[in-house]
Amino acid sequence: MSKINATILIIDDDEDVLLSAKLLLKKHYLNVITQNNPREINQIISKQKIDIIVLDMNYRIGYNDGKEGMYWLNHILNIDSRMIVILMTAYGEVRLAVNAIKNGAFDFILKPWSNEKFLSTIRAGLELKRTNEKIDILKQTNETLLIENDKKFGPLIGKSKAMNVVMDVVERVSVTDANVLILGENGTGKQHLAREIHKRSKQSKGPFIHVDLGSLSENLFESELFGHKKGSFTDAYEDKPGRFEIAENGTIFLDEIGNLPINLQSKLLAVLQERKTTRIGESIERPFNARILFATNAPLKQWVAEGIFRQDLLFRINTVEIEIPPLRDRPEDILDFINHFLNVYKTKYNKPNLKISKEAIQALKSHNWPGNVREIQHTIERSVIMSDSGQIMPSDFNLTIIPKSAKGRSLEFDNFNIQEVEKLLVEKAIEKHDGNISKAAKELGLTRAALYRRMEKYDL
Ligand SMILES: Nc1ncnc2c1ncn2[C@@H]1O[C@H](COP(=O)(O)OP(=O)(O)OP(=O)(O)O)[C@@H](O)[C@H]1O
Repeated sequence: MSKINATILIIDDDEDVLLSAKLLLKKHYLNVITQNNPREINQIISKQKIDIIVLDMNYRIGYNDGKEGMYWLNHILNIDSRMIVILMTAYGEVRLAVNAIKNGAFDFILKPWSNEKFLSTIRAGLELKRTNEKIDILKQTNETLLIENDKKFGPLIGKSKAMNVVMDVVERVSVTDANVLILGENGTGKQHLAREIHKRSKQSKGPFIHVDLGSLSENLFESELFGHKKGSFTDAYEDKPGRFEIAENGTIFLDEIGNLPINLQSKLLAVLQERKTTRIGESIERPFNARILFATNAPLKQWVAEGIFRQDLLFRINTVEIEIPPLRDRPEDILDFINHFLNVYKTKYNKPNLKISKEAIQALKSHNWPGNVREIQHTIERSVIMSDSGQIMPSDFNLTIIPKSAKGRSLEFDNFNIQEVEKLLVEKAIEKHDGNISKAAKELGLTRAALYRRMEKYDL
């Protein structure tokens, strides 16, 4: 039988007790240390990792009030509050031993002991020790991941008037427990904003759990959100907590809430009202304590009118509504996004000296960003990767530029102001060539750089 890799320290002033305990434990565990003087505890603990301490309650001959044992128990727990301490005590001192457990001991063994009971107590103590170690590692991993994740999302950029209005609401609502529904087109930053609310909330130390209802298949919704019991359906190989449970003391962000099937909408409504969830296959109700945020780009109010989305659920989730404007409606933010993402990707791809040309900035400013912030982020990332000169040029982008003002306007004019006519010609040429700057420049008889200069001049 191979021995278990664990270190057990036995402390007793009776050498016979030490010897027989050591002989017994040595058969099962790799390291068994004995010590007859509890004053050596500090020395031993500081030199090696001890898994379990078996501690006698009385040391001076003639004393059996257990005070010394209690003293050394407290002493050990002061050094390491998670140490597994098992007390050894004579039959008459059981009350004392029970008291010691209240003070943090793991269990006690009666002297003279039964070998079986001694071994099973040690085994149970070691199991707890290993579980605690795993929990510590998981906690550490979790904290690291949370920090990494926060870094990934970085600061919230945007000082435009429209974003100031948004941030004003964020500031007011973050510190409350109100349900918040975040609206906006794809890529406007709904998840980013939800994380910002979480960061500023009372739950900021807890987890931020993102559930993308748009990417879950219909038969997984319920089990993902509320969890399941082992065996409750074919693929339920083990007990699994739902996302509401995992978000305990943090925030749960239900993204693409419009995708929730109608039968689960009533279930979610009940969960929000009762603040309790029930795992599939169980009847136990589990209360949860998490801030809930929602987001969608679906026209929920219209869906309510069409009977696709429950009105009572909409009323529950939109205590406060925040609409993030599309990027084309806040062009003042574009330059900040350019600088921000440029810094991020220059660092990521190790190109600290990379610059961006004026023409390239102008090209980015002229685009109307149907994919919003995500599109500008990817455009800049791509250009940083692709650029092999020291400067990003418009040709490093793959943009189709359609000036907002050109659409639908005819080339006729009754105004002969040369600048206005030139602006209209430039807009029309770009529109004609579907945003292809090279072709538009050729048609206008200009170089690409000259066309970009004009676009900048006319703020196109
Ligand atoms: N104000 C902002 N400041 C910094 N980065 C932002 C901002 N808004 C969005 N982003 C970034 O843009 C990308 C898209 O944002 P996010 O995923 O939050 O958008 P979304 O509206 O939730 O998208 P979808 O509707 O597709 O789920 C992310 O990488 C995000 O970090």
